[in-house]
Amino acid sequence: MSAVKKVVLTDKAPPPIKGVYNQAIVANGTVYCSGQIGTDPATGKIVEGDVQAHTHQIIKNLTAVLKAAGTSIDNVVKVNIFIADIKDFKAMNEVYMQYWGETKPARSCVQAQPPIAGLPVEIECIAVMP
Ligand SMILES: CC(=[NH2+])C(=O)[O-]
Repeated sequence: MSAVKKVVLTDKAPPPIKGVYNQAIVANGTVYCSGQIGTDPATGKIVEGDVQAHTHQIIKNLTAVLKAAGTSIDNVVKVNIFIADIKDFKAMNEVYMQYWGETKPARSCVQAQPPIAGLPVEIECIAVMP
C-alpha cells in the first residue's frame, strides 16, 4: 500500500473489471480516473442504446467516481475519449457538451475499440481537488 496513492472505490460507479485497476487514484491533489464504459452500476449491465446513451452513462459514472474522490466534474482538467467508430463523433459530442460549462477541460479523442466488443465509447479523465 502506497502512502502517496489513495484508492477511490464507490458502489455508485461500476466496479473495476476483473479487479485489474482502480476506479481512480488520488495522488498529490490530482484525481486520475480510469476509463469508464457504459455500465449501469445499479444493474451491473451495459446500457442499451447508441453512443449517446453510453456517453450519458459514462459521464454519470465518472461523476460518481469524482464525488467519491472528493471533487467534481467542474474540476476536470483533461479528458481522453476512445470512440470505436469516428462516425459517432458528432453524436457523442452532443451529449458531452451538456456536462461542462464555459471552461471545458482539455481533451483528446481517438478512434479505438474499447476492451469489450461492441462498446461504442470509453472515457477517462483527470481532475484536481477543489
Ligand atoms: C475498462 C477499463 N478501464 C480497462 O482498463 O479495462
